[in-house]
Amino acid sequence: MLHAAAPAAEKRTGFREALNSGRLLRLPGAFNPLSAKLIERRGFDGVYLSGAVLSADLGLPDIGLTTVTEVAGRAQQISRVTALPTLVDADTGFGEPMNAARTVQLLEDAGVAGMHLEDQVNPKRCGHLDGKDVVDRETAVKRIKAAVGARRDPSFVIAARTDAKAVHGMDEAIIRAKEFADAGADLLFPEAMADAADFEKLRKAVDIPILANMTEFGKSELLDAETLESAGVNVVIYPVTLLRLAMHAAETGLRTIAEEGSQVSLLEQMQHRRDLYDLLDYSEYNAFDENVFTFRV
Ligand SMILES: C[C@](O)(C(=O)O)[C@H](CC(=O)O)C(=O)O
Ligand SMILES: [Mg+2]
Repeated sequence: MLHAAAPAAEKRTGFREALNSGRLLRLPGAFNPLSAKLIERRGFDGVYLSGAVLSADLGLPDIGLTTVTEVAGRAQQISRVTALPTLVDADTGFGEPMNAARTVQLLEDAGVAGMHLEDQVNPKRCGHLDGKDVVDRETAVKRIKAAVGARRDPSFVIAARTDAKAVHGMDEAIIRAKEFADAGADLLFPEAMADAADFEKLRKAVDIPILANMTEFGKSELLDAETLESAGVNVVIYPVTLLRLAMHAAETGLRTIAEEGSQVSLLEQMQHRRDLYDLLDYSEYNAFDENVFTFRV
């Protein structure tokens, strides 16, 4: 009730341990705090806060327009309602390496378990689009080092994302992966991998845990959990899945209301008021005030 049961320190150490357990962790992307609560209820291992989702939520394309304050604000809103660890997309760190360092501290203060930092240039774009570009290797490593050095809680997870495969090829992605691991990254996020074989190549190259991005309509084959686990992947994110599903449902709903003049035929497809209140722990608020939950639904 009101807030998550677990404090940030516990979520971070738990996430770190789970990352090294050899078990595949599944992190769907939450499009708001309420959907983060649903992710927890459905038994997932963590919550992902996607830059693509946050920017879309604000009616913006994912090209680095969101500010660190907006991202940290949403990160805090999400992490405080769930006992699960939250992993945040920190894009390019919002500027120079020093900005990346400040981003780490703001996200630590937001109570999340970790963040990822990518090697794209500014303005960035979705990693599954053509025409993206990356900064040179030295600048990319500097970014990661700045982030690692800025952390006050050693359990806060810093993931290094490389977008290099699409720009310079797999060999460069592997070199960067190794250099990021040497620079202290806790987790590797190789972006826009084609298939399981790509993940296997990285698995051979580095010892740190690996994250797979199973975003839809992009450049990656949508691999199932078993395949990812046997390719040596440790975490999978489904960053935009819930938003895409919700927006499609909203579109269908709006069309139906417009065409049929009522929402009656949609009732079966809706989350019932009862289930919403259950997810919100409505009844528990009675512990404060017995007049809060005096009805039946
Ligand atoms: C993972 C990602 O960075 C995100 O912001 O969720 C995006 C996802 C997407 O746009 O589909 C990405 O660049 O892959
Ligand atoms: Mg992103």
